[in-house]
Amino acid sequence: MDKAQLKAQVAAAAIERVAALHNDDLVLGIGTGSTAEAFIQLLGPLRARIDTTVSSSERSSTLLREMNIPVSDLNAVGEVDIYVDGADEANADLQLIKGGGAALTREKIVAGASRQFICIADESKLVPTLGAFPLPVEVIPMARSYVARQIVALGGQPVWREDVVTDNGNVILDVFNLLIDQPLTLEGQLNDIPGVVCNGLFALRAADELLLGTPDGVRSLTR
Ligand SMILES: O=C[C@H](O)[C@H](O)[C@H](O)COP(=O)(O)O
Repeated sequence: MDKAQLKAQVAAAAIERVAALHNDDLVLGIGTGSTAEAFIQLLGPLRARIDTTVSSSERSSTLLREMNIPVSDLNAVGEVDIYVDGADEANADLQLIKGGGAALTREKIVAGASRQFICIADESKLVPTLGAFPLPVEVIPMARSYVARQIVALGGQPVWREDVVTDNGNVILDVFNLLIDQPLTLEGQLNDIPGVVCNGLFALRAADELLLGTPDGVRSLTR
């Protein structure tokens, strides 16, 4: 099975989770990236049960609108019933690294506003310790060099993702060579640096369920 098939498989499993919810006025949180897009592609049959969606990127919003699925501002809805999104890395505690597609800030906001967060990924994303994938940090542009120096002091090697401006008008530093054995602590330390808008560690708001696509079928990990 190739990665696209594994992603389609977990996307279908996430659709089953959404279909099993009892309400018919669903408010869905929609993630960003290739796995989230596999999920969006399968939403058509559920359209009648969806009151609205809240999306974590302009790209996902466009895809949803193309399918005639409504997209709302988070401020216009209450709590989100369920959030479905991919990840760049996950550990067995369902803590994640996200932001490879630069959508981390809106993703963390929607995840925080959601009753349930289901993370979907192919099995290669599950790692014993987070940090092989460079950790994305969204930064206010004027603070880029200052924040980079503070990250070096924490032991990381930040690299400016020069070709990217986030949906919020900010820049991304990808931090290499961090062995993240204390995700909660590091998430807080990075947030405490003035100029950091958000970092891609999802430890405070980890996933509630991780669905992993494997050649033997979908594996589910829960907290
Ligand atoms: O900013 C992007 C997101 O965090 C994505 O969910 C993450 O990069 C995973 O993307 P993909 O499903 O394409 O591997």
